Amino acid sequence: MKVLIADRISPIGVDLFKAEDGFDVVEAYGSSPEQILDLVKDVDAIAVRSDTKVTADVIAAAPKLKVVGRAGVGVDNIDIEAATDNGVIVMNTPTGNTIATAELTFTHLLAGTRPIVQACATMRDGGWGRKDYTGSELNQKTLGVLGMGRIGAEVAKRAQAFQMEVLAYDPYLTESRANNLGVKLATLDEVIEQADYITVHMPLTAETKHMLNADAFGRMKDGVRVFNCARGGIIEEAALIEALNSGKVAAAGLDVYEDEPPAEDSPLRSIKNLVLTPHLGASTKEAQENVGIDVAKQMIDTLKGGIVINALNMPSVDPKVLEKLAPYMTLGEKIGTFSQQLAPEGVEKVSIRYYGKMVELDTLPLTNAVQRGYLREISDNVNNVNAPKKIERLGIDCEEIKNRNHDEFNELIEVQVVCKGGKTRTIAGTLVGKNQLPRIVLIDGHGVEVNTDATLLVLKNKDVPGIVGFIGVTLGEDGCNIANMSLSRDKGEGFAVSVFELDTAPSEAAAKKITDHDAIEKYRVIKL
Ligand SMILES: NC(=O)C1=CN([C@@H]2O[C@H](COP(=O)(O)OP(=O)(O)OC[C@H]3O[C@@H](n4cnc5c(N)ncnc54)[C@H](O)[C@@H]3O)[C@@H](O)[C@H]2O)C=CC1
Ligand SMILES: O=C(O)C(=O)COP(=O)(O)O
Repeated sequence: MKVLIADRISPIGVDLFKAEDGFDVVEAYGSSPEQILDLVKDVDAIAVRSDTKVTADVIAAAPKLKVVGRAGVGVDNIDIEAATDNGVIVMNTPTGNTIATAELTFTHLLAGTRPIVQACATMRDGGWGRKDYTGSELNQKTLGVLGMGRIGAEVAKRAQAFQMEVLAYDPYLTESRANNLGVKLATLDEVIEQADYITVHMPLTAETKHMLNADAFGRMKDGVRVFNCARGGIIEEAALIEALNSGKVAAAGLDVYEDEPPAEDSPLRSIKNLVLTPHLGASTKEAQENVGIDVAKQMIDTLKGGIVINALNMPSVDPKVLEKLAPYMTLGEKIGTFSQQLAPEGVEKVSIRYYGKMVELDTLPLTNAVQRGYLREISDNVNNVNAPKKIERLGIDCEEIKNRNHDEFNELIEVQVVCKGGKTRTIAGTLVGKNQLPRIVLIDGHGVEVNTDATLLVLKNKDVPGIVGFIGVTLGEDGCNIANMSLSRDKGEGFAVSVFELDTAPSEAAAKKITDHDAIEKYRVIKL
């Protein structure tokens, strides 16, 4: 396993990689985008912070890449869509730098209240300036927090200790969580109009981009103070500069910028009542050790085929649950590939149904297994990460249905493929015996019992005498050994579904002979 450590992560984390047998660790900090393209060509994993950009080009240049680990929270430097398309797991370490960032935010709040940064600069210049640096107090002021997640909540706790009232705007925050935190849920407008201090703690998304813009500043209290230690772009920089210059905003603090680093001649750098830090939120010894250790452990587990946690583009599953699910996943994958081969064209919908006590388990990995199986014969490099997206790209609507009971079976995984015009094909399977062996038990509702590790010849034929003999002779002459067979007669319609388990697929000549037979309606060879 070759691991590229592209940004400076804690040596404790790097040592964890180095301690693994068979791991080759390359440390290359501050590489240019061109150097990164070259460095990744044979790597299995890349560990980054926020400096290295893992673009679609980087992912395309790394054919062996399995995982990108972010020692930190924000993954805006990683092209998750390109990673997902290529089956590459993207993971972050969401908790290790929460306190560090909350404390830096609070430092900014204090520095925006008592102008110690500016006063210190005067002292360094030989001045004294006592009359120039009268501050304000946090006590009894209202702090508006936009984004009450991990960091927002820690900032709120610290604000409460300073006797501030906290208003929170976060559409995903529940009333009970707000009550537990002792904060008041508010609308965005209420925060904008009522807060003395506003701090943002959200990811940068289409919704949060420029959430604080000229219009928002216009509606804020005169003398408001604003802070951004989350992501550049949540506050519109041009509007902030304007609001600071006009005196609408009394003071502000930024740790993050629309462009990082901001231009050397950026007007931000010369505004007196604006305190700037160079993206230092996570830069404490403690936070770096936390995220360095977390990212190394998570990536090592993933590379060694163990549990995957904190992945942003695939579900994390408890290893104990995974152990229980393993036989069902084998079955699901086989049913998935069977269903695709049975109805290879014009598919509009794949309906995956679970029956019996398995519905109590987390079925997401099962659905993933069915999808992986479905794509096996028609797509390259399929894994749990990219399977759902690949199916979506084929224009196939995938649904999951759970039902506690089935008329015939205690437990069943059934995949129904709906084709253009509403025609459906259905395959179902279950686990048999104490060894939980996977078996296909229904084909289009016809009862069969078929192993899942064979090549299958599936026929729909008129229920007339001599068919089994004819198939046996034809396959025998073709050198095709029959390991097992299963017949299901539908007397009402006069048809039978016959399934032959074969050691090898029939030749074209044998296939022609069989399909030419008057009584054979449908012929399919399925590779499980
Ligand atoms: N300056 C630095 O060095 C660091 C910056 N960060 C950044 O801080 C931010 C927050 O991090 P965490 O608290 O760990 O994340 P989190 O995921 O725990 O919290 C984010 C919160 O934002 C809320 N949110 C999402 N969209 C929203 C919207 N449209 N309006 C209002 N709220 C919305 C979510 O519901 C969530 O509660 C992230 O952008 C992260 O990248 C994190 C660590 C270090
Ligand atoms: O964790 C985050 O989101 C951060 O912004 C920290 O970035 P860094 O690891 O210090 O480059």
